Amino acid sequence: MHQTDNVNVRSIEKLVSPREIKVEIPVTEATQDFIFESREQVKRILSGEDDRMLAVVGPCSIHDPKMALDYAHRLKQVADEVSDRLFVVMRVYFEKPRTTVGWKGLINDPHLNDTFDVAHGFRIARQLLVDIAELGLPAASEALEPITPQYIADLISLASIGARTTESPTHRQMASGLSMPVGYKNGTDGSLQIALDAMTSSGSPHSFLGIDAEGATCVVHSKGNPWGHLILRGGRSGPNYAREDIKDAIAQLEKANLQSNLLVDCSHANSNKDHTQQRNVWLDVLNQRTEGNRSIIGMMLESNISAGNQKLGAEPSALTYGVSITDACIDWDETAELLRAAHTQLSEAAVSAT
Ligand SMILES: O=C[C@H](O)[C@H](O)COP(=O)(O)O
Ligand SMILES: C=C(OP(=O)(O)O)C(=O)O
Repeated sequence: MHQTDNVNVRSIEKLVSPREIKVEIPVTEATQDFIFESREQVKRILSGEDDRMLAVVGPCSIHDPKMALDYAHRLKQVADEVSDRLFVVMRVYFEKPRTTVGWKGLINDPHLNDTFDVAHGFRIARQLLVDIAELGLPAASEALEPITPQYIADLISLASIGARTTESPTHRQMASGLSMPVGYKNGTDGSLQIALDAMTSSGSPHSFLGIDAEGATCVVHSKGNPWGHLILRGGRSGPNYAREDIKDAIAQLEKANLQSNLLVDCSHANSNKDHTQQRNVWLDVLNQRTEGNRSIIGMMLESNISAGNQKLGAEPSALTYGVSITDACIDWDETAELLRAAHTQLSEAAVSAT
């Protein structure tokens, strides 16, 4: 008799349940209130009630929790300095959608050595999110594996669906049930339509497969997430942050009867994956905003302690501290400089508007 199932599966391991992980790494009421309030602030920016800009800033991926916390301490200081004009949310990205193959992030492979200790990955991801929240810094993350939110989403204030998954019905369904605002990247080919469709889809209720707090498979019935927004990240056709691109994106949002606000990712195809170009995108988009384009509600930077990136080799202990192992990032000093420059420019624009 021929085996007809699990033909290409090497093995299946049981995983600790979301409830067990949450009992091990609990959240205080004060932290829960902080996450709730951070999400409310993001919503107020999205609805135009709060005229600050969102600045989603941080590493391309987290591979060393100590380094991430070091970064968070630095960011918190500048976030407080600029808080009257910018609402800073740290990129705390644990799941990487690869173009083909490669390290898939801290949850999937926390020891960085293909041992795929996912239970440990959830533990350190959750602990790091608690630590960052206790510092008073809201966290943003990409929602990739549909199972993951059960373990960590209570600690996340802003989510994104990446360029490689915005068209995926599974991700749209998941987003429809997420508790925080969700941004949808345009496709890797530059197409906005898939992100607009994602916003329409995930704004609606869905019934789909998921897991409950015990890890049992179940049917999830979502309400729909009304806080979807577009993230322009450029595409194979080139960057899409220029004035005419943003005008066109707003026209497309309006035509689709969607809220006409968007965030610009200064990295990825908008910087041609050259981290030194991120500052040009940041400053250009900032000019567009201060010239009066209120549809631009935020910007995203890929930033780390030190600039550039490095290859993850066979010896993770040989990695250089503070440097990305996925996309190249700008360094901390440049990040602080760009945040302060935005603060100055937004403050001046506010004064001249009165
Ligand atoms: O932001 C990260 C990367 O751009 C994304 O995960 C794709 O990476 P890759 O093309 O190196 O696989
Ligand atoms: C993977 C990312 O971006 P994109 O989906 O735009 O490639 C990211 O922001 O980490």
